[in-house]
Amino acid sequence: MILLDGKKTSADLKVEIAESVKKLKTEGKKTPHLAAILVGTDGASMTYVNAKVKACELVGFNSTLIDLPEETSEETLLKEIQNLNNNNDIDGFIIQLPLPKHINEQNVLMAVNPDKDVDGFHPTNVGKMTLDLPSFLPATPFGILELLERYNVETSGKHVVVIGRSHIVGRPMSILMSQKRPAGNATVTVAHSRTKNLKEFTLQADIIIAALGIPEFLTGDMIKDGVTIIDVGITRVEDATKKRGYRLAGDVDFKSVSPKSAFITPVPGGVGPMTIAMLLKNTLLACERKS
Ligand SMILES: Nc1nc(=O)c2c([nH]1)NC[C@@H]1CN(c3ccc(C(=O)N[C@@H](CCC(=O)O)C(=O)O)cc3)C=[N+]21
Repeated sequence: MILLDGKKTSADLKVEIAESVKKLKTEGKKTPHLAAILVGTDGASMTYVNAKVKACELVGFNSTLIDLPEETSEETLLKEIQNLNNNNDIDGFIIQLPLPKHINEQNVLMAVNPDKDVDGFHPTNVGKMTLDLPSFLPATPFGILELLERYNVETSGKHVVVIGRSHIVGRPMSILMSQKRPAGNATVTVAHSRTKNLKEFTLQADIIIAALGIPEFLTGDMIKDGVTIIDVGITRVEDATKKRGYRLAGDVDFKSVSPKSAFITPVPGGVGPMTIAMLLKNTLLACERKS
């Protein structure tokens, strides 16, 4: 069993990105600048956004955090987005999801200038991705492709079972891995909450992407020997023995699944850190595309 070490790989990527930033500076070009909008005070969202700001500092990017109260109206949020669209110093920005229930997510994502949409959530970027045109790839799927590539996991002709069909992970992952590209050329099955006899599919899978958001859902009896496992889940589960009062659980039961796996991502330290690294990568690309 080989661990797909997202913590180490993301650290390598950040070193590469920091070198590119230095090079931009010596060429007299601008420093990449990422902004993030956070609405509300959800604990996990605050952790992730702060991690993104910290990562920016590490690679030499400028960063701006726009903190808005939970009760912010959709109109106000749309105005903030226009400000970022019009601000020439901002190369890319993200709106941390999920948003409060009174705000229409689709309206908000559509308001982002696609050239600054480093999350890759705007329909223009989703369409370009689907057509295999240059775009911003959504950070989590992009990070998974990068991990598979850097560890030389064979995907061509393999059967990938994606569990989950979310717009930010499952759906784009299924599209990307079926495309003609590095870490692509796979035969892809998309499974979801209405799938019948899921185990019949997972038992056939060479690679499983677990992105359904149910802690420890995938168990050892559901997989064959030698499978590659990508665990996208990250749920805070109450645990009084931990100092924060919770532990982080993936969608995979690591204990029963890892002994049968050829490659597997841990949680934490797997897909999560890669997501942040690829957001930086997209911001660097956005900055370079401008100049
Ligand atoms: N517009 C938007 N873009 C996102 O990319 C986005 C989002 N909204 N909303 C929420 C999800 C989730 N997400 C994570 C990022 C980093 C870790 C991460 O670094 N996790 C650490 C542990 C962090 C901890 O201690 O909680 C790890 O897995 O090792 C996890 C999850 C980005 N998301």
